[in-house]
Amino acid sequence: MDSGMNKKWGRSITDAVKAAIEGSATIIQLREKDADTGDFLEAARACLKICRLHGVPLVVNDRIDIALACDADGVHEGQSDMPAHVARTLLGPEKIIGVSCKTQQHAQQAWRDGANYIGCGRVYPTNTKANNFTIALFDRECVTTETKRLHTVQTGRNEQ
Ligand SMILES: Cc1ncc(COP(=O)(O)OP(=O)(O)O)c(N)n1
Ligand SMILES: Cc1ncsc1CCOP(=O)(O)O
Repeated sequence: MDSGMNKKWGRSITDAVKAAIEGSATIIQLREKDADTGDFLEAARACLKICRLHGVPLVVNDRIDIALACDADGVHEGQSDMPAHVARTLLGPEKIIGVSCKTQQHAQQAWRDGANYIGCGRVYPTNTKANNFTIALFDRECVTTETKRLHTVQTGRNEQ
């Protein structure tokens, strides 16, 4: 979920979260790429309120400080973000930690570091992140079957 993207579509981030939950989402990630810290925190608090009402966990992309500030359920970190073992130390044993992985080595390291899930992709193009190469479905299977643990897969968006 991203406030800027949803604004373009004429809806608020909270409406988007409600719609996702009505559509059976079982976990929500708040991924604000351009928001100021104060706006990000405000969005996180608003989304968390809805998520808590429905018993759906909310993870914050990249920003451990935001996750700690609003007591979100966890974070999602990329390969060049906060290492998962440091995130685990900061967040404690109960929070959810997801890690973006494109190779078996990434995945094995993520599990060693205490990740709860890996995000393996992207499989289709997206324009929400530059310099992020696409991996084939076959590669994704290699990463995820090797590690036999919980993973997500990304479909990609291509918004104009
Ligand atoms: C579930 C999930 N998987 C992968 C990503 C991508 O994370 P990252 O590579 O760190 O890129 P940004 O999202 O930070 O642009 C993700 N966010 N969620
Ligand atoms: C950068 C990235 N890589 C895999 S998922 C993801 C986050 C957002 O993907 P999308 O733009 O498809 O919502």
